[in-house]
Amino acid sequence: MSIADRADRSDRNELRLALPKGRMQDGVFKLLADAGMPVRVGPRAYRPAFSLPNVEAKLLKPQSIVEMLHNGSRDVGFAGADWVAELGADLVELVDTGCDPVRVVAAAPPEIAAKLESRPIRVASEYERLTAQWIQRRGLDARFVRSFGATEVFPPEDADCIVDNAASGATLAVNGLVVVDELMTSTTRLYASRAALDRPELRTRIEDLTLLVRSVIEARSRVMIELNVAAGELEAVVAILPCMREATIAPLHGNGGFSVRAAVPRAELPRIVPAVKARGGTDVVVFSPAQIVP
Ligand SMILES: Nc1ncnc2c1ncn2[C@@H]1O[C@H](COP(=O)(O)OP(=O)(O)OP(=O)(O)O)[C@@H](O)[C@H]1O
Ligand SMILES: O=P(O)(O)OC[C@H]1O[C@H](OP(=O)(O)OP(=O)(O)O)[C@H](O)[C@@H]1O
Repeated sequence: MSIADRADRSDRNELRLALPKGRMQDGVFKLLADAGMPVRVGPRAYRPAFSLPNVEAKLLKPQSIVEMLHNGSRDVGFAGADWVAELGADLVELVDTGCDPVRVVAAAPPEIAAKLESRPIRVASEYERLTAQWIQRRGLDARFVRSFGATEVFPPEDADCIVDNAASGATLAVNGLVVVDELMTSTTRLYASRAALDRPELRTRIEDLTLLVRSVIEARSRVMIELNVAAGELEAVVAILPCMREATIAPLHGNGGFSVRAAVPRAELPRIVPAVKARGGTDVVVFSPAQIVP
């Protein structure tokens, strides 16, 4: 197909998927592979092979993905919530993957942080809109200084204060900055363009993709626990299992006991396993599911 033919066509039925190039890439590729949709990409090649038919995938910087979804030239894609807010994009959020969590913060050297309101300041950031909103909310007398990375090194000579993202907070600390305000939190999310959702043939495929991605996120938050228990202790053990619906119970061959199986929240395992033992459960096996579709 020629480049001209690839331009936007209202009759197309291929799904245009945008995959993030850069720090989000590994997490998103792992998520898709776990959902049974491996992505294959060659070195320096930005059009990866995607395992679903009739999907045209491109590898793009997340900021470009947000703009393309907003304009409708891409149908569905992964990006950070921070850039959706920064670009004021009108997108539909489909799944919060919880991957790559960051805080967008205002930060300054401690001596400046204590008196931000008391003088005109310069605020350096890559996030122009979020910074302008913060300046207005705080009623600061401030001038915006555009940065293109390495923002933490601007103060005190080239800016008084910064707005940037922080994950571990190490870069802020090493550069002697303290957090003044938290503007928002952000994670990697799956978004759709409104135009694509208005087209029934694309909408169904976007819903299917969403279901598969969600199933992996759900599966990561749970584990399967399987155990054996005598008839007399069965109710006491089942009562402490926080299942999706009800535990599956099957009689053991010959001895009157039962096998119990349930998908429980992973975070509750440290409470559940000792409690199961204390109530007479034995032969406890815990394993991870690959996908869960409620
Ligand atoms: N530790 C982190 N530092 C910076 N951005 C992060 C971090 N963790 C997650 N992100 C998110 O990654 C997205 C930006 O991805 P990108 O690959 O462009 O990162 P980058 O470090 O800014 O890349 P580059 O410096 O190569 O332009 C943003 O949505 C941001 O919130
Ligand atoms: O809180 P931390 O764990 O230290 O991570 C946050 C830092 O990492 C990123 O910088 P990056 O390395 O991408 O360089 P950049 O500033 O040039 O984008 C981001 O812009 C912050 O500076």
